[in-house]
Amino acid sequence: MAVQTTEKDYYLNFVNGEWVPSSTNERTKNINPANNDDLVGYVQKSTKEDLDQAVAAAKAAQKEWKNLSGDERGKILYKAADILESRIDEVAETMTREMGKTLPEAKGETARGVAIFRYYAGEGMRKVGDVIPSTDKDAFMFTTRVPLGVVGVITPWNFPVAIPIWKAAPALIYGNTVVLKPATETAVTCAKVFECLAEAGFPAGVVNMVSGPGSVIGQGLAEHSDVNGITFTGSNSVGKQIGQTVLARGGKYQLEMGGKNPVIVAADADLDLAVDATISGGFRSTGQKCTATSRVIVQSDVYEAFKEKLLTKIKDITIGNGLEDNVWMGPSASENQLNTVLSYIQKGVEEGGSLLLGGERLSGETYDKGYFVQPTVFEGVTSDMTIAQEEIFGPVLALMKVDSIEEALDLANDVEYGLSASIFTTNIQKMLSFINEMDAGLVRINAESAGVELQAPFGGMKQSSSHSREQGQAAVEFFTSIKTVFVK
Ligand SMILES: NC(=O)C1=CN([C@@H]2O[C@H](COP(=O)(O)OP(=O)(O)OC[C@H]3O[C@@H](n4cnc5c(N)ncnc54)[C@H](OP(=O)(O)O)[C@@H]3O)[C@@H](O)[C@H]2O)C=CC1
Ligand SMILES: O=C(O)CCC(=O)C(=O)O
Repeated sequence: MAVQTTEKDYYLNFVNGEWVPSSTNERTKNINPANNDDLVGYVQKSTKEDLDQAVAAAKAAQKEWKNLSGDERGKILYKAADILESRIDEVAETMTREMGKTLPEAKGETARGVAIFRYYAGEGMRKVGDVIPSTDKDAFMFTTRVPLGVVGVITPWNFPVAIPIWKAAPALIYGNTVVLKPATETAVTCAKVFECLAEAGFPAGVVNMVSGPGSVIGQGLAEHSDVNGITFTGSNSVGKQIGQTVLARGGKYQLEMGGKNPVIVAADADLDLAVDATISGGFRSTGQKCTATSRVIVQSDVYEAFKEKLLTKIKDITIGNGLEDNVWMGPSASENQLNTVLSYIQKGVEEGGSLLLGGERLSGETYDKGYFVQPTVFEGVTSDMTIAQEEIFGPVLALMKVDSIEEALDLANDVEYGLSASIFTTNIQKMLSFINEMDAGLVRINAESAGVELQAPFGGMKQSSSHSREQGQAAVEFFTSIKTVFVK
């Protein structure tokens, strides 16, 4: 079923199995961050009333949905996967036009969405509990799991296909119904994912999408007494506010927030490998990943050699509209995001960092209609500087020189975040120290800091998350409650 449009490029909410406009019929215009002349579409600027209708539909649909077998629910997820797979090119192109990441990256993300649907479709046929010996010889004791009920899903713009799917698919397979609020900036891309869900044949009310301002629809979900759980990815400030709101009314919440991810380059590292991974981890998606490399901590013995190789390779990066074949890095996703990145760069200079490369907004014919920033590298960065502490979400690397691995680890841990971290070394003792000492939910050896496998737990330590994990089988912990059963 295609989105019902009343005019071209006009995307509606999906509520109770129907495409509907918001009650006020107000909308937001989404444009291409690589080219302001390119209109991607209009999305609904919904109200609390629209949200209430979606939550009521999700609540009404939940009992019947949870009473289907896991196999029956899984079959619908498999169907959603097949439909999305058949539309990869179109969905990916919309993503590139709406948030700027290059087309190959957008295709990769959409294919990942397909794989996530299939993974969780399979979950419908896997075990849900344990048999536990009772102290009563005549009794049978076991655990099973039950869904939370209605789950509110609040997603960011940086992975507009993968994140909505990695939250909604497990919620659905375990028997919850879903009301999803996409990031406004990428709500057209998300509507295309919902077109696939609509066509897959979910019963009315099981999956709902309501777009609109975070402060109205996101906060409204967090406050809603009929929403039993909220899963959120985005900024720390909003995440914490959501957590407090949901906690206050006794709901369950899961927050995935920022990162300030280090890569350590040891003296014995394969430098070419480390350079490639630093560039890929730092600059792919224009640095707009919570797992992006942001601090590069290099042992002094190889500092100059590493720096030279890094700068040489960065100069080869091609920047432009991500739809074009030869472009490796696209724009920042919005004017706001560009301005945030530029203000961090300015702070880096003011606080004494030395700018080795980049630092400017790009201008000229290819760039004037978009939000392009140069790949940027600082050196002489110390841990007390803002650019060493705060998430930038842009293509900015801070080089830091250390004498030992111990010093590197201290520095790597000297931030409030703990999402992802990498080390490049060929020495097993250094690898083991890093695995033991690094405070991060994802530690990677001889691999870039970004990159998440859908079948493995994902989440952070410290301020990066609410300490729960998403993806893989870890998702069952958030989206269900355990019920202990005693039968005699
Ligand atoms: N961990 C990650 O992957 C991400 C981290 N970030 C970080 O956050 C910074 C700011 O990005 P931004 O897009 O503003 O992130 P936000 O945290 O504001 O947005 C994430 C989601 O939350 C919604 N939202 C916004 N305000 C509220 C609210 N008061 N209550 C409930 N939901 C709300 C947004 O809606 P709406 O789109 O309508 O505003 C969006 O759907 C980035 O520079 C980056 O550092 C951002 C995105 C992803
Ligand atoms: O690195 C990835 O693939 C996932 C990153 C992520 O979850 C995010 O940026 O929100």
